[in-house]
Amino acid sequence: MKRIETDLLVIGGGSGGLSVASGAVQMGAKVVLLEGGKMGGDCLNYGCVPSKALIASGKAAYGMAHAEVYGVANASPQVDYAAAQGHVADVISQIAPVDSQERFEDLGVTVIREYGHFLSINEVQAGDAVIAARRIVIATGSSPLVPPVPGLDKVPHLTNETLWELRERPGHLLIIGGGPIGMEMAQAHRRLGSDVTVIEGAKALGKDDPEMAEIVLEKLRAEGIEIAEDALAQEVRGTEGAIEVAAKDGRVFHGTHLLVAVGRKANTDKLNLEAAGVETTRTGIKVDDSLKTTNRRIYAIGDVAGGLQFTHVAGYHAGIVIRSALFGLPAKTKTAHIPWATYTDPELAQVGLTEAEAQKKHGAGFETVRFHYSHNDRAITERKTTGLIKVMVVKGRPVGVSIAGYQAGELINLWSLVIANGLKMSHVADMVSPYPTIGEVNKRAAGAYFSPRLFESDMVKRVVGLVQRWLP
Ligand SMILES: Cc1cc2nc3c(=O)[nH]c(=O)nc-3n(C[C@H](O)[C@H](O)[C@H](O)COP(=O)(O)OP(=O)(O)OC[C@H]3O[C@@H](n4cnc5c(N)ncnc54)[C@H](O)[C@@H]3O)c2cc1C
Ligand SMILES: NC(=O)c1ccc[n+]([C@@H]2O[C@H](COP(=O)([O-])OP(=O)(O)OC[C@H]3O[C@@H](n4cnc5c(N)ncnc54)[C@H](O)[C@@H]3O)[C@@H](O)[C@H]2O)c1
Repeated sequence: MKRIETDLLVIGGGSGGLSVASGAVQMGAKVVLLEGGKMGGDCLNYGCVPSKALIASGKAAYGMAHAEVYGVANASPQVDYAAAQGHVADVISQIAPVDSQERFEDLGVTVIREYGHFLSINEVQAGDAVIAARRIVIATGSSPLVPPVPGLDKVPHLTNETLWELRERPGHLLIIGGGPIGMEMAQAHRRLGSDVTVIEGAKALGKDDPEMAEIVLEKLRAEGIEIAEDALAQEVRGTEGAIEVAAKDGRVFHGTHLLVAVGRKANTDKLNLEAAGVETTRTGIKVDDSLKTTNRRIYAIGDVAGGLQFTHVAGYHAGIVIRSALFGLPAKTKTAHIPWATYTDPELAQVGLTEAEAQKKHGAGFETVRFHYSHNDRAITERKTTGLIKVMVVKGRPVGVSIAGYQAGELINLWSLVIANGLKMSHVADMVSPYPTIGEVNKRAAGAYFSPRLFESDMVKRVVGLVQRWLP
């Protein structure tokens, strides 16, 4: 058995682990990285990247079939599903070098391609190596949750790990779960020519503001996606090509393929956490707000920490851990400025409190301002007028923003900056946006906050009247 002593051991080479490893090694720490699966983790290989690439294929097909409104004849897209999956694979291969073993070794990281498990409070075994580390970061991510629905173990089904291997377009794709994975893949497949039924146990896109989610769901339904809500999958039957999902209320859905997208399970099984004194919760590894586990020299970041499960959150966590583990500086996570976006068309994005959460937290002390995309000139030119931005404001400062519409995921960036830095609505109103941009909706939302204060105020009118009398 080989023994390695190091400053920092990172377990997991996905979004979080790679960010910690590259940051730490470039700041002079001795770093060992373990990766048992593919370098780049879920986001690159099975998550964000392939899903956004397939969405792009769907968008291209949809654009061809709906060009008439721009004065270009509609064309019936000849979809080659295998080629679309080939595009997905090619996109992954273009990004992969950034996350590769070679790149990390060039940076000076010792990369071991094995799964690790704890031997003690500061030792981990990976293959034939035992690594003793001053600090350890667990960044092992999450896996698709396959619920104990009777029949599911016998019926062939896809998850986000296997979907990208499919080369034949599903005739009728059943999707259990109407969260972001389910809805993004539903629209991509519908646009590529599959019939699609989403079977959702509660409400589709249920983690978002219902008014905003409805804007998206209405469009998805209009594109021909069947979205069955309050349909808890209770039994799965059939064989490849003829699958049935029975819901609790008696509805039965028929399709050719089944995708299971009902959430995530933290990857803790292989770690032997008991040996390190690291405790878990129902959703993942137990951490405090500085991401320390119940063993103070061990951190857990990203999906395995059981909070918000996004690549940018894993990256944010990496920054917190570097501050704490490398510089010994106090660093705590905050969530108020963490955005998320679902890349359906139209997109759905959120940062901070939703309207319902603001109501609960601030009662009468908050107000909501709204601006509709239908008043944005660029949205009109692009014929993307279905959309709404809502900003929840407390004493002149935004505490939450919800956007449903074209490029919502891009627009939310600004509001993360605003909330992260405690900026006010007046700062957003001061910004000058180039005309005509979709980004003007942000400024116009701020304008909607000030308009009644300026245009409906007797005081303002009196002051203007007075000044006008005295002005030469
Ligand atoms: C279909 C889908 C679409 C998504 N789309 C988006 C999106 O658009 N935007 C977004 O922000 N997020 C998205 N996500 C979420 C995003 O992929 C995750 O939040 C992110 O990958 C989490 O990063 P991580 O570092 O925590 O884990 P991962 O990236 O999963 O990395 C963990 C790594 O640890 C390795 N590992 C596990 N156990 C061990 C062990 N014992 N020893 C060594 N290695 C181990 C695994 O092999 C894996 O490579 C999506 C997820 C899915 C499933
Ligand atoms: N654009 C993005 O950033 C993006 C995209 C995809 C995934 N993700 C990440 O991946 C995570 C997982 O996504 P997800 O969509 O799998 O999970 P999710 O938890 O967001 O949604 C799962 C849905 O499945 C439903 N469900 C659970 N059991 C069911 C059953 N038996 N029958 C019917 N419905 C059932 C739930 O009610 C829920 O609405 C997300 O929370 C997010 O963090 C992000």
